[in-house]
Amino acid sequence: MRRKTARDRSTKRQITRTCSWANKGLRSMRVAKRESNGICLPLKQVETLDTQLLYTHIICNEFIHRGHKQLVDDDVPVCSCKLSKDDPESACGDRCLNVLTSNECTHGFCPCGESCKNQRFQKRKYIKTKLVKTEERGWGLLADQDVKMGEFVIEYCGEVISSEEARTRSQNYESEGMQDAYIISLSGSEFIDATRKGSLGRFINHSCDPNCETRKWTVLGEVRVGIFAKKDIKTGTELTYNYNFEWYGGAKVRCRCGAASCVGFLGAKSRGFQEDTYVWEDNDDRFSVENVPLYDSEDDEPLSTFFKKAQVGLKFKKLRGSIPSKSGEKTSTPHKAENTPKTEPTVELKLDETVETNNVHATLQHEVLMGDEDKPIKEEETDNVSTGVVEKNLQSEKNEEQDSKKQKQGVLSLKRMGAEKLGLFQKRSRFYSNQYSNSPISSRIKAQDIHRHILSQDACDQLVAAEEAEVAATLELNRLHDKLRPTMEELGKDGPDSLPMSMAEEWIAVTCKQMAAVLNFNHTAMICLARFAQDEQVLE
Ligand SMILES: C[S@@+](CC[C@H](N)C(=O)[O-])C[C@H]1O[C@@H](n2cnc3c(N)ncnc32)[C@H](O)[C@@H]1O
Repeated sequence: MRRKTARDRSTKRQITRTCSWANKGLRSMRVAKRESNGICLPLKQVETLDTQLLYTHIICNEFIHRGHKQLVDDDVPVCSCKLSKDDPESACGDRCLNVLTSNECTHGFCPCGESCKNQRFQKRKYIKTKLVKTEERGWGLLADQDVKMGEFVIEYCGEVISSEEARTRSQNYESEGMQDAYIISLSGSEFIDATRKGSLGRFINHSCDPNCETRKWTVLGEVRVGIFAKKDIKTGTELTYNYNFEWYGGAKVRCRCGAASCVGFLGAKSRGFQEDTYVWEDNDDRFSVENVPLYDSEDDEPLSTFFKKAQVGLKFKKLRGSIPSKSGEKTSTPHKAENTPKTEPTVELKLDETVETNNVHATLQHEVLMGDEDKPIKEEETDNVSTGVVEKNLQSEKNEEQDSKKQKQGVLSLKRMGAEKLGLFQKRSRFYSNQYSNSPISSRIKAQDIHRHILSQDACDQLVAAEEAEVAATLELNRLHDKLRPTMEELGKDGPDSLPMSMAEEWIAVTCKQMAAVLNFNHTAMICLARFAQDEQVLE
């Protein structure tokens, strides 16, 4: 790899990098076959590209129509993991309450400190990947290492835009003749557009029999989209996920995934597909469409399959060890989005040529527009592109600190009873921050905190049972949200309105159950505290 140019442009520096590859001199088109999900995908060897691809490489989402949410301390979800040397899973593994609810732990708040394994988006714990040119599907991304089922592959980054903007942009891209679509759904009302700015996740192609899937995680208060391995993946395999639901491709694109179960078109169940009015020209053999029937999403797959998360057994130890206390800290500094760009995005990755070799390599030309403050990239912030480290100017964090607003809701009676003074009021705990969950109680008490003040074993057992029931009901509700999310997103709703009756009923039943469990736990906790207060008075 060698640096090609480095030229200063007033405050901006532009660096062009070219990667050298073996077999670059090969002129003929060769087709290599490579195993992907058991399907043989043709990978093309080309000398020059007919299309030139230019986009700005970013390493975290950029918010176009609003700013990044500012998290105050009270809203930071804190798990109750307790670090144990003998149990690697103790440092925020599968049993971590944050992991179970698809929340990332927050640096500085996690009881496991630096050992916490649940900060993969924030630390950009991506797998190693390679960019290649495929024969019929444009660029694609290969795994450059063996990947285990469930492993985090990469984040899909781009510009976060509103639904209206997504619609407008999609139409504009189509009218500009863009053949590749990069808008995916983030929530019922927001989308991620990686067309002009994005991460390498934008190169992952669709397959009807994919080896990856998208999952939504809440990180520092914002929902983010990650690509996760659905199965074990061997190095050299093309990474794919099913675009259904997520994709906002306006045009009907014939699917070339080669899977036996191929449904024929990309994102056939997506909102964009259903709303589509655009058809590519017939002479464009990659996108030709004749009398495409609209896909009826109700005819097919069960709704839950796409977003299904690993089912996790609920096993919480009774009276978990207490969280190393940060009590006494009254700071409520808003949590900044990590690497929030100070200036406009600064890195451009320009791909203008590729040579596919037997080793499946691509030649990239990276144009890196550096910002004013060149800052070396930290290792953990590097996209693991096999073509070498793309030199980036990491967008420096905004230093601005906003005055915090205390957002304490609910459980006021507990506070009046002096629970907070007693250290019983659990701060910064939010176990169900799923985007569709709107629990009125943002701060929450925990059995373990009350337990040490209760003498009666019966009361303790009741309290723990109530807490377990509450956590179980919350998880059930979160799972249901995940199951219904594709339908809600298709309908552009964040709630059960317009859901088919059976789904709405299920929603209401599970929500009621969860609310009842929350109330029951709080009620039990209050009774315990009232008893405790009485005992104290008697003692006095
Ligand atoms: C998110 S981009 C993926 C990266 C893209 N191949 C590129 O070159 O930048 C989605 C676009 O890739 C192409 N694509 C992805 N999967 C495909 C598939 N299975 N069959 C045909 N085209 C596909 C379509 O043009 C689609 O609009």
